[in-house]
Order: sequence, then C-alpha cells, then structure tokens
Amino acid sequence: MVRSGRRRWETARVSSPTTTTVPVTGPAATAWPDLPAAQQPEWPDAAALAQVHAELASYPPLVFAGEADQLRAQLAQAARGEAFLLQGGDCAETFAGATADGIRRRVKTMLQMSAVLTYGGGLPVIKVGRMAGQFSKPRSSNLETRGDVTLPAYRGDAVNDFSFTAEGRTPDPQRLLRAYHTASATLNLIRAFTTGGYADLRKVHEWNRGFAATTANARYDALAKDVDKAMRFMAACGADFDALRTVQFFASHEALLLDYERPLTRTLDEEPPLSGPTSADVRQGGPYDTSAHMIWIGERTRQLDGAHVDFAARVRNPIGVKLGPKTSVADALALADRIDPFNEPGRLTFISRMGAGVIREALPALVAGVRDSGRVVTWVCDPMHGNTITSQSGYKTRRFDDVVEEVRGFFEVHATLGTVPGGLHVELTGDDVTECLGGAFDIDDAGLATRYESLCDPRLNHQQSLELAFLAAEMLQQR
Ligand SMILES: O=C[C@H](O)[C@H](O)COP(=O)(O)O
Ligand SMILES: C=C(OP(=O)(O)O)C(=O)O
Ligand SMILES: [Mn+2]
Repeated sequence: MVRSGRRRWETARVSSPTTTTVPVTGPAATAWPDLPAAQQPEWPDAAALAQVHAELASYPPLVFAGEADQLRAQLAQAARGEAFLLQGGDCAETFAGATADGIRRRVKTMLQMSAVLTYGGGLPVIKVGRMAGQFSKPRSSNLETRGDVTLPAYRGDAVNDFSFTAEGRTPDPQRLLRAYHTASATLNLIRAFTTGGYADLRKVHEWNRGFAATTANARYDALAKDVDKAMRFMAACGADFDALRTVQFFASHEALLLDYERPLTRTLDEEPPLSGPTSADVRQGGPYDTSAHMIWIGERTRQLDGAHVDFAARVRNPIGVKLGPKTSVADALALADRIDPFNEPGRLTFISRMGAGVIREALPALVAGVRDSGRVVTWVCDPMHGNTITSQSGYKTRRFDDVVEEVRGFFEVHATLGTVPGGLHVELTGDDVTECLGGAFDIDDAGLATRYESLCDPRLNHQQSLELAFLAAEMLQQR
C-alpha cells in the first residue's frame, strides 16, 4: 500500500542549491569565520535562530570526546586492514521514526550484518550508525513542484516538514532543538541495547527474531548456529566471554547544518575519564563536535574554501568526506591537507560514491594518487549515492545489483592496487520496505509502491541488507 500517496519522485530541478553566508551567532560566535556555506536553509527569523543557538550551546554533549578518539583509533585499524567499518542507517532519519521498535530493528540489522562480516571476513567490524543526528539533507534543487504548486524542498526534519504545504516547508529553527532531543533519545536507546547485554554475541540468534522468514534470514540462522558452536567450544576450553556482553556502537551523520553543529562544538576539559582504552596520544584538547562521534562532509558541500571543510578541519572528531566520480587526485590531496595536516591515521576517511558503471575507471587513480603522496586514509565504499535512478513509475530508487556491483568494483580496485578496502557506508533500514529494486524478493517497479517510506533516498530493506553483508563477507574473505 502506498502510504499517503507521496511516493512518486516529483522534485523539479528549477534552481541551483543555496549558498549563503551562515550568520554567526551564539556563544561561540567569534570563533567561526564568515565563509560561504552551501546547502543551508533560509531561516526566516534571525532572532529565533540566535535563541536556538544559545539554547543548543547550553545543552550537555551528546557524545564524549574520548569515545570519538576511540573510534579514530579503530578507523586507523581499518585503514591498515585490521578492522572493517560498517556505517549504515537511514538516508534521512525522521522524528516520527525514532521509535523503540524502529531503532531496535536498525541496530539489530547492523549487528547481524556485523556478525556476518566478522564471521566471513575474519575481521572485527566497527559499527557506526547513520543515526542519532541524520536529520538534514542537501538537495539538488531548492524547490519542489507538484502540479502547479512550487514550495521549498524538504531539507530534513531538522529544517522543515515533509508535508507539502507552505507552512510545513518553511524552515523552523525550533526543529534544531527537537533534532537534539531526538538524537539524545536515540543514543540513549542505542547505548541501552548495546551495553545492556542485548548485543552479546551469545544472542546472535535472537537478533533474527521478529524478521520475516527469508532466504537471507535462513542463511543467517545457519551462520548463527556455527557461531554458537564455536562459542560453546571456546567456553568448554575455558574462554571468558564477559567481554562480549557489550558492543561499541558509534553515531554519525553528515555535518551539514552549521546552525546545529557549531553550537554543539565544545572543548571538553572537564570530561570524566572513560573506562577502557583511550588514545591519549591523539587527544589534543581541541574542540570536538559533540553531536556525533564521526561526522562527514557531503559531495555537495566539500568546497575547499567553504564553511563545511573549515568546520571539519577545526574539530577533532574523525572526519569522512564523500568523493564522487569527478574528484581529481589534486582535490583529494587538498582536502587531506586541510582536514588532516598531520596525516594522523583514522582522522580522515574518504567515502567514494562513484556509481557501479564508473568505479573501476574513476577510483584507481584517486586511491593510487593518495597512496603515492604518502597519506594514510581509510577508504570506504558508499555504493548508494552513485546509483540512484528514477524508475519508470516515478520512484527514486536503486538497483540492488548495482549496489553489489559497486562494492565488487571497490574490492577489485583495492586488490589490484594492493591497498586496503576499509569499509562500507550504506543507506539501510531494519524494516521490510520496498525502496530498492531487486534482491532475493526481486522487487520490481510495480512492487516499489508496496511500502516506500523514505523521505529522501531509497534504503536497502532488512533482507537486502543481510544479502549485501553475505556478499561483502565473501569479497572480504577473498581479499
Ligand atoms: O542523500 C543524498 C542527497 O540528499 C539526495 O540524494 C539528494 O536528493 P535530490 O537529488 O532528490 O535532491
Ligand atoms: C547526501 C549524501 O551523500 P552524498 O554527499 O554522497 O551525495 C548522503 O550520504 O545522504
Ligand atoms: Mn542519501
């Protein structure tokens, strides 16, 4: 059933994206330079925005700097081929989607994929959600036209509402506060799931409960039996499994809305020490964006002289940068010089999003150029954003086969160059949506209407996510 009849993709490309100079307000005002910032909303009320800045700046951090440091150390392992990154979640999180069930299904899907990748690939998997902050979207057009009505495009729940009315589409800075509180509730639940025993590898079977019986699920059950068997063997040998009770699960999102990221950026001298290993060597006390452990800069906002790259260069979190097929080696190296001047392993992740048809041509020169410069970056594959198409019936979609093909190309390029494929960045959900074509259920164009719920890009559903994990595990094994 089509929910609310809004699933046809009708964005009119009638104007170029917004580039504004972000008004610098709030407590950290003097710290931020006045640089052009692409893809910012046109907030109608500057005074209301200033108030929101001040309020956000007074809120507690959502994550600790020490956790961000731990993730950076793990990403450094991924750059060396000692770990593998799985970064996944919605294209656009919604406030309404932050339910206990919805969050649990996404976390379970990520845990299942991680188990498959760890078992098949023999590597620890670093789990990073596109979760707890992925509430804003860059758009190809500032405007959307339906019939004879043209309104501002939907830019994510942190900015405006999806409902196609003038009121709904007007940017409202109060939404930034709601984004913070929704991110906080989401993180709270993620922490409860992943540290309260639910993510214990001994529950590997239970993560499959509640999902429809499918081929991928059956294959997963078989794998879970093998994992169980191996663990019983280890337990009989006297192994201590307490370390498996908790799992580290990190949060990430695109650092797009400077009006959200800047007030949440803090120097955290007062932070209590974390238990477990910290990488004190890379802790320089500098500012951290406390909205997420890892943030990334998108393909549309990575201008060298722009506010987003400047922001990323200033904060100490691990940084991802999306690289599309037109990126030159010089572009990549200039970004690395700005964001990672000390060539710190784990600091910079390049997330290529080339498209299945071009990755084998476009990626090798980039990877080789970066390698030859002596730089250490973590290479990750986003097989989603270069493979978006409009289906005959008008849905924005992706072919599952193209997604797999891009991942295959990514592994092949790195195998040929002798470099390291460090991870995957995927738009996915734990729900049985019908947004991407193909997969074992062979969703066709007519099937897209059954359950298309994304407010922005199409996500792999639970079954397709597991299928991708099995295929990627095979590629990882062959590496
Ligand atoms: O998630 C990525 C972008 O926000 C998205 O692909 C842009 O989509 P649009 O071309 O429909 O604006
Ligand atoms: C906007 C996104 O990607 P990109 O910047 O690669 O287009 C995204 O990851 O949702
Ligand atoms: Mn997207």
